[in-house]
Amino acid sequence: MAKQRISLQKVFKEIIWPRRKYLLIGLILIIINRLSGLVLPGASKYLMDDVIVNEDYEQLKLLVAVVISSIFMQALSSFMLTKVLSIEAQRLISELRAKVQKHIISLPVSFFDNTKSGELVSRIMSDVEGVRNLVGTGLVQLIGGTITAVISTILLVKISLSMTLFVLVPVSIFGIVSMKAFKSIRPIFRKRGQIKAEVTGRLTESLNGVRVIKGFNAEQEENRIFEDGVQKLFNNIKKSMTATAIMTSSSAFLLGLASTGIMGIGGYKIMQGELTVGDFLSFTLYLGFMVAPIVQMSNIGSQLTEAFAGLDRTEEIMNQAGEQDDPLRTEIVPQNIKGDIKFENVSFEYEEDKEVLHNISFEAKAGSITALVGSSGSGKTTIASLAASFLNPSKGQIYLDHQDLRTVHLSSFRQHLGVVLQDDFLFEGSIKENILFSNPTATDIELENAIKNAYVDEFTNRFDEGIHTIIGERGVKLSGGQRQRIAIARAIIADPQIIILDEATSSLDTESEALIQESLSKLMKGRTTIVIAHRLSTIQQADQILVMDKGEIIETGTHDVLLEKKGRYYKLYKYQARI
Ligand SMILES: Nc1ncnc2c1ncn2[C@@H]1O[C@H](COP(=O)(O)OP(=O)(O)OP(=O)(O)O)[C@@H](O)[C@H]1O
Repeated sequence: MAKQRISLQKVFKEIIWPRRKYLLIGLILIIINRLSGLVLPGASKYLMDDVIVNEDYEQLKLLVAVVISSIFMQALSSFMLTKVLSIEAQRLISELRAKVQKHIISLPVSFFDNTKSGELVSRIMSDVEGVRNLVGTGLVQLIGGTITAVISTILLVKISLSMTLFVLVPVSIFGIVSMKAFKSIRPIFRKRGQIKAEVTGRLTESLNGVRVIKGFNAEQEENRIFEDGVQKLFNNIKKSMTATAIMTSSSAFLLGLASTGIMGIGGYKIMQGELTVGDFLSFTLYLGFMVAPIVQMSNIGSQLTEAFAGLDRTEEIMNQAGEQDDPLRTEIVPQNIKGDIKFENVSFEYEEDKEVLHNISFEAKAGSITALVGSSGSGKTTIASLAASFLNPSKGQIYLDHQDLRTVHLSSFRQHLGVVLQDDFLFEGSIKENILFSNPTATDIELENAIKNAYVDEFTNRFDEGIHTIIGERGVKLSGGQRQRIAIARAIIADPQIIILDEATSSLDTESEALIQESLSKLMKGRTTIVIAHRLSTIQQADQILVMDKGEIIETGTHDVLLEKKGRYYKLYKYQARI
């Protein structure tokens, strides 16, 4: 994936500007917050130099009242600040998550073949979290802090120019150092996202493949890989923590030096009669207001850096072209189609210069069954994926009713498509939900029809909860044959004109086998079917059989014709119990 850095302009336009209202409210709140914070130091000077000296009890009461109200304002504004901005930040995180998920699911199938699903989960869930620092209190605090720092500097200058200049030197050095440091931390944060994604990816895979891991006694190896991953993550966090720690402590050191200097100069000036005790007290308090935001910057700065690093990674993925993004894909496939599929001189390569399909031509007539048979790796799955538009031909064309598939609007084409794959995915939920997944608006009659035709009721009738039985991790476990029948029911209820079918190879007992055959026949009836066939019954029903070898069609015909020919198919049929 190309490294993509998100620009400040883009962040401003897409993230900050649309939320200007909230940020403005936040800014006003923070100014109120900081200004009310400045009341106390001002009041201290007044207390020392005027109230105490003049023994003015009335003024003392007033002073206390003013300070209490300012403290109350400070507390209130800080509460509202968090409420307004933090909630807005969380809203933005949800929006971004939804946006990234939507984009990721629009990417071509090849992208998913090459990326771990756990990594994508991390991209959707974690990478966008950093933006809370942009819209949340981080940015506003930075701006608010800067404003307070400027006001405090003016007040400091008013008290003593020479003392202010003395403080400004170490503060500026610190400012420059921290700017440089943030630049160096950003790549560390970027890398962190990447490591996290890798580790989560591998972890998800290993948890899913726990049978294979245990079966091969490979727990130790898996533990080692995970430990290495978390160690890498730890090293990365350590690196950024060291950088922030250096910054925080150097700031404390420089500012400590400045305060000591102020003590010396201030003490001298008081003794010389050039400065009152009250002025000195306010100076030190205002000084805190000037330097606090600058010290805070090391914290806020790393938060903002984290936000940018996350957005960089999100940007990377958002810039990948979705499968529908191709400008050629404009032709809307009508609601009513015949369903003729024609491959014309189609070649395909997954990797450059490694062609796996060579010059494939055949026609799957509307409503007919085309069975693909052949040895492993001969290209059957690739043909099925091309027909579903999961892949695009490297050469040649595929037509649906004379319309080049390369130019069709994908969702308008896929509304006519149904797929039943070997390891068909069922998600956690009821059997009914799993069937309705392909057509949520199906009527009860359609549902009943699908359930009957796929012989799902044959086993759901035995469950107390019938089709409402929950399956998956929290529910009942189903046998391979039962799962297949749910997948078939799902395809029947979608009522597509074109079916892509990858028959499961796992053998079932004769009874289940018979039920699956029956339900498959019902599914294929009247629909254009391209089937990677393993069952003799399916092959015998096929209108044409394409015998594949090394990416080419070497024989075509019906079961009887091919047997008579006594070629490759005959051999496959004769020497293999299953094809
Ligand atoms: N994602 C991929 N990237 C690179 N090469 C691939 C990919 N998928 C398949 N191939 C290669 O393409 C060729 C055809 O594979 P395909 O999966 O279409 O064969 P198949 O006939 O369906 O095999 P099987 O019966 O074992 O499933 C094989 O050489 C395979 O190694």
